Amino acid sequence: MKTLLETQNLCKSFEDIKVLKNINLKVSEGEFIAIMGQSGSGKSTLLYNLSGMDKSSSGNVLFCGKDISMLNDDMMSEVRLKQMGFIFQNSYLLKNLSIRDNIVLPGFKARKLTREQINCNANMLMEKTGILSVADHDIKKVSGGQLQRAAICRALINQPDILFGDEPTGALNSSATREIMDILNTVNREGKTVIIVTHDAKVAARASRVIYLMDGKLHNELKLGKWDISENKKIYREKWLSEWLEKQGF
Ligand SMILES: Nc1ncnc2c1ncn2[C@@H]1O[C@H](COP(=O)(O)OP(=O)(O)OP(=O)(O)O)[C@@H](O)[C@H]1O
Repeated sequence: MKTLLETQNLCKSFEDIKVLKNINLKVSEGEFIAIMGQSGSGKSTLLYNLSGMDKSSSGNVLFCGKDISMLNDDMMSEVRLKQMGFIFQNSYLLKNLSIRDNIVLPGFKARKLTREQINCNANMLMEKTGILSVADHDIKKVSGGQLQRAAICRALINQPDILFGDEPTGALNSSATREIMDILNTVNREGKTVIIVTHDAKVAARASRVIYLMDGKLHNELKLGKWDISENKKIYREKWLSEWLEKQGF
């Protein structure tokens, strides 16, 4: 598989505190990566550096073969808008807009697709994620799970190459977590590369690879393979990952 994202000796410091230390990571197209590690190990900082939301202190980040650490803020914003999708613990939808308007807005901003393509893509995404019936609702009148589904639709509206999630299920109950993860697994099965940060071993078990950060370093990784397996194997895989995480000191 082609490499989509790569870091070369990525380091990040905040003043004199070294948070990321010589991270060398290759992400292939179609992978689903879960970044794990103890609190403060640098997971979110790594995600923000991989996605150009933050700039490295040294080292390189190559995305689609281009060094994005060299881009100025405007160029990086353009890459993020057109080629990357983001979801966070909170959906950050705009309060005075409907679900549908929130989803199509980045589409019109990017001017990557025609109006028809944006509307068609929005309807297709809302149908797939089960929120078409609340498309024209005020965002205050839907559940947390529905808001997060809308955030996923918004992140995918410009047909990005990669989807990043920082604790995308962190604010959800267990059934909403399963539903959101089912959607992310489907999106990944259809070919989208996904990278998330999570504290939840059950969530991470759905990734194809888990990378474990310790004290800002890439400490270890576990290849799990695709999530399309039988229910019995899923339970075994969750157990396998939990035991592996325990060995890492999680
Ligand atoms: N903007 C910032 N300025 C100063 N220090 C920061 C900044 N962002 C992160 N840090 C520090 O970097 C370290 C790693 O933070 P980061 O949020 O990446 O960890 P994390 O593994 O995601 O933690 P958690 O699981 O608690 O969310 C922490 O010590 C944090 O205080």
